[in-house]
Amino acid sequence: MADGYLDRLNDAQRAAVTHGVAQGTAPPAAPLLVIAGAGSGKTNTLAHRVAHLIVNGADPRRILLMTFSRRASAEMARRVERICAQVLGDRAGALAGALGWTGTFHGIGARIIRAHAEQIGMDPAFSIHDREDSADLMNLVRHELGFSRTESRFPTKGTCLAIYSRVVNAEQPLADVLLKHYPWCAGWQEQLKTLFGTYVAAKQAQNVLDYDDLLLVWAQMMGDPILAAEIGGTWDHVLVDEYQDTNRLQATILLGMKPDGAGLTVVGDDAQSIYAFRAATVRNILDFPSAFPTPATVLTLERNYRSSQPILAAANAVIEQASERFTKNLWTNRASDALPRLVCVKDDSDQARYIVERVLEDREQGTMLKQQAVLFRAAHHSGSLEVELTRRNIPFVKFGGLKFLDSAHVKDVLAMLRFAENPRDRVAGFRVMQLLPAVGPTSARRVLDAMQDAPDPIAALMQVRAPARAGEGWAGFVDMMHGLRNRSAGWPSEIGLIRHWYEPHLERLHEDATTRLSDLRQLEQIAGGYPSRERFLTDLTLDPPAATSDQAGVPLLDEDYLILSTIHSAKGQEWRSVFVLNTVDGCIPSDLGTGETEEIDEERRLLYVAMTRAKDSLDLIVPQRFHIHGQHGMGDRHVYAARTRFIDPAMLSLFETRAWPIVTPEDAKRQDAAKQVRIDMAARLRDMWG
Ligand SMILES: Nc1ncnc2c1ncn2[C@@H]1O[C@H](COP(=O)(O)OP(=O)(O)OP(=O)(O)O)[C@@H](O)[C@H]1O
Repeated sequence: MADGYLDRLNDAQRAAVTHGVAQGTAPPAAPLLVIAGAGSGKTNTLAHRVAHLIVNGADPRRILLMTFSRRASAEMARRVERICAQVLGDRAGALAGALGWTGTFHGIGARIIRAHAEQIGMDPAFSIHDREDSADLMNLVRHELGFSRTESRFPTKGTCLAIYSRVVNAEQPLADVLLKHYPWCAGWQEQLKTLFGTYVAAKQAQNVLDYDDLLLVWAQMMGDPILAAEIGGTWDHVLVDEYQDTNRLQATILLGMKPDGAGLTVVGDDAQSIYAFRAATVRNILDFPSAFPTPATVLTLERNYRSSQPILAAANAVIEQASERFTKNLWTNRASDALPRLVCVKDDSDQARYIVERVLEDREQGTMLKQQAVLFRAAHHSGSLEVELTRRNIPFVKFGGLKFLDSAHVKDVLAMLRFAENPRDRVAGFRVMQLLPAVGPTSARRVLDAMQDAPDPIAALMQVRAPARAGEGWAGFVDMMHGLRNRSAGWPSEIGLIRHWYEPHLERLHEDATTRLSDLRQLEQIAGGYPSRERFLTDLTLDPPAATSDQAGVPLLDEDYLILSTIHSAKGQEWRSVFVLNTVDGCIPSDLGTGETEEIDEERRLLYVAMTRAKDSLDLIVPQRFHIHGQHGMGDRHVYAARTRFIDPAMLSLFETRAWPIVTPEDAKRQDAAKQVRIDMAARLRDMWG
């Protein structure tokens, strides 16, 4: 057998890949933790490990591979197949597509819950609510309980959902979560408890699960020894990527499935843990080695293949100040003279101009736009830059922040599909019915009530009295729902059916109907890639496509465009040049009221993640003043900012510090001359009449 693929790995990578594999067999081995520093080939190593297991006889159908995003799992599956094909040649054909258990925790959770629904008294046809739907349902319940009418302000729907989600994901009592993370809501503990109880009952009545349920139900199943053994026994090998960004519930699931750790591999980098706001805990990775009867093997990947030495040195200096971490000394042999730059600019507009100038310069020198990225802490930080790029005709794609699927018209069509899939889903029904003119919340509620308890909700919809003044539109709507429910048009043509019905409403509701219609055509195209309505809805709800671009539409894939991304969405990626916006206190770290060590450390890791995306060139930009977000219209409030506290004066020698624009002697002379001008304006104006 050709083992050549192992030669491409370094010693530590090879040890991780071959752990527990011996003499052509790959039995479930002792648990393995791979601590992989930034750019140390984590993805590569994990893909090789899966391939190596398969090549040595592991059954690909009995391998579970969980990644942070669907994109990452698709990429991983492709790599595994490629390596297997190299090694096995013709014999690899039989393996194509056999690696069936790859996906995110939430996606795999949905599959497992559907498959075992009957054993846990659930209806397998449940629909899944995304965060916004969940907040809407929380709001409905909040109104029904009368909490929105309380004298002092009850927490908003978003805060309620965030509290609920943290209690579930962090496996912590409500009182503790309130005390630690939401002290200003602590007075509402009893009401919140009632609210959450009613919210859960509403989800059950409507047969919907929210994101958190996908983990919660799975974790609860793992509490039953028979189910845990049955489900855990589905796989010989369970591999988890980005383990630093999992939460308590995910660790409970994993340990429930494999209590002795046999066959378990987790890979992660504690220095890159950036999802604590979603209750991820770096403790999972720190505690993993001692979680089993036999301690896990720990291997560390310390060689960085991505960044030049000066960039790595600066990033290492930033992370060295974190309070708790596995010790790693990342090194590289990619020598370079170019230090990362700290660039001082006057304000947001100069920041944008500097970047455009540099991006164009780099392109002149052969770095395509696609190999350059601008990263920022919060999606709204890129506003000025987007304006400048549009003005200068530089195409870009933005990741993070508002998504294609968040736009109202796309949500309308998806709600229609969801309502057809599960007619008890009140949030979807509520949205869809109110698209009709003259149907308001009261009539929508009446219709939904009639459907709620009927054995066949669509039959009930067809019989219910039409809302007053809904006119002919109502009959058209009912017909369409009936057709969708019977699947008469077939998948994915039914999206066309909906579009046809929706078009007149779209034109009535939105001025820019034409642009929106093209989005819907795009949605139809995306839908064509999914085998069924149910799979389409599940996958899209769990992991929506991330890119949005300016109004010109997403550039074609073979075109060249600049990448704009939040740091969170830049995880796992790399570019030749990276620019980081607003490297100032107040942005990184973001304005944190409490400034607790844990939160500050997470912000430090964010900067570290941003810096370690760069291969050859890194610019951290420090505007001296920046606009305050959340002002009305074109508000001009700004604050004076200081360089981020994560780069202290002792580290400055690792950077090239420069100011921009560069002031030439002539400019300076002109500015000085301007300062000398003294006019007695009052006298001059008086003299006009003298
Ligand atoms: N053994 C190797 N020899 C040469 N190059 C390698 C090797 N392993 C990885 N690389 C290269 O190193 C770079 C980083 O790899 P990869 O993206 O897998 O890192 P990572 O550990 O997932 O990074 P991060 O955690 O920072 O996102 C890639 O360009 C990859 O091709």
